Amino acid sequence: MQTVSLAKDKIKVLLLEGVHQSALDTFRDNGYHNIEYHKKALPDSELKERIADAHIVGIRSRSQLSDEVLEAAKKLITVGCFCIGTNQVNLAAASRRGIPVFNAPFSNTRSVAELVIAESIMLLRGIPEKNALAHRGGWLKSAEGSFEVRGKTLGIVGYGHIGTQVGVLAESLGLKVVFYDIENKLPLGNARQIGKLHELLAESDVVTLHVPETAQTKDMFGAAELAAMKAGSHLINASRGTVVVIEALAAALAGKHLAGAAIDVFPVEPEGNGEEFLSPLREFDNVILTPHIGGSTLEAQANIGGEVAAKLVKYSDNGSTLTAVNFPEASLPAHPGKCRLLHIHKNQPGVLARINDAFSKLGINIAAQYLQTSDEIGYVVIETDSAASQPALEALQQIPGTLRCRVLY
Ligand SMILES: NC(=O)C1=CN([C@@H]2O[C@H](COP(=O)(O)OP(=O)(O)OC[C@H]3O[C@@H](n4cnc5c(N)ncnc54)[C@H](O)[C@@H]3O)[C@@H](O)[C@H]2O)C=CC1
Ligand SMILES: O=C(O)CCC(=O)C(=O)O
Repeated sequence: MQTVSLAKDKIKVLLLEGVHQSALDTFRDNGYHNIEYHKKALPDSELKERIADAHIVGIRSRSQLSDEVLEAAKKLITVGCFCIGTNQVNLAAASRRGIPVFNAPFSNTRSVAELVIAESIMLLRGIPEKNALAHRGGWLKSAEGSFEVRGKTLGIVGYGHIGTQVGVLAESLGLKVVFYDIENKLPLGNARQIGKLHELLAESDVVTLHVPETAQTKDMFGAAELAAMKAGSHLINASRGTVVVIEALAAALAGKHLAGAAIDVFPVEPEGNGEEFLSPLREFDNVILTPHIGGSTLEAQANIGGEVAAKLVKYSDNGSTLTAVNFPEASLPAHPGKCRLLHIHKNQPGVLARINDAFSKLGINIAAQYLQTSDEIGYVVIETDSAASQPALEALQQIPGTLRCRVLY
């Protein structure tokens, strides 16, 4: 259990998957210099080794922080996903260990939306196969199967931060926009929500997926959904590789029911550049294959690096958990001249009373106290005079249900 506040040079920050330089700058500007940096994701066994003495870890979408990996991370206090998706982290296992997980919910959304619009145009013009042919010395000057996007229908599945931006950009090009979402959503512009997925599929010339990876979206696009798409239409997936059954998509392309596709995410992706990309879609010239770069623009990565690193620093320095995805959110003020104790516990009755009782018995004055809870976790932040911090910390460790506690000076 991580208990006391460490000198910053003792706090090890492990950054994987080539997170942007802005993350390193943010850590260093805040006094964190003990940084281990890797350009790629690490294989499971190496990850367990490298994470064993890390206090803060930063990943993107490739690294899998499973229960087992988190178990190996004995000193870990917090995780940063330098991306939107947090499906690569076992969030319940992190919560159980009192580890808040942060992400960047907006910073790369525009980049994904722009790519999807560009791909819609490319697909409707049949550019992928013309381009592939030209690379092999062929020449296909033809208007056959080539269309303007103006007046066509774009079907958006998942109308959240990305889906809505795709819709707005698409309308500016003259596309009609329909969307399907499990929630009732405010349609932007002239977009229209459709209550049944198969109805959207039947009327869309291009279908683009922007749902998160959940149990409900796993294999959401299989043979039945692909068959329900309009003959000659196109599929774009820049959400998660688990959403589309890739063999079913290959079959729909081989049977020419779909005219093309643009796929950015795959059920299995290489760990880094240089590793071979294997997919049954490689054989199709009419498929745009991109290596999970929907959010990979310099603008997005620079913003994400600074944003997520700042959240990790803030949690490490002052305990703030605002925007954590698996944890009670506490937005905390600075604590000059006070010692701040962080107590993370199972959310069960009586913990706060026991804490207050213990402090009262020790004669420690509580200068300020904050409590936030989620279904499973309780997060209490207590400020005392710094002289009293060690006995206070020891008392907190004895409270039944304690998952983790730490003191910040
Ligand atoms: N290719 C890339 O590089 C990137 C991929 N992504 C992926 O895109 C996903 C979406 O991102 P945002 O738009 O920011 O997320 P968001 O959370 O703002 O929107 C997701 C939308 O999907 C809806 N939804 C959830 N389950 C659904 C279901 N079963 N059927 C229909 N709708 C459903 C939600 O209600 C919500 O409106 C992320 O979770 C991430 O996995 C995000 C950024 C970059
Ligand atoms: O940039 C990345 O590594 C992943 C982007 C992504 O898929 C996300 O933000 O969820």
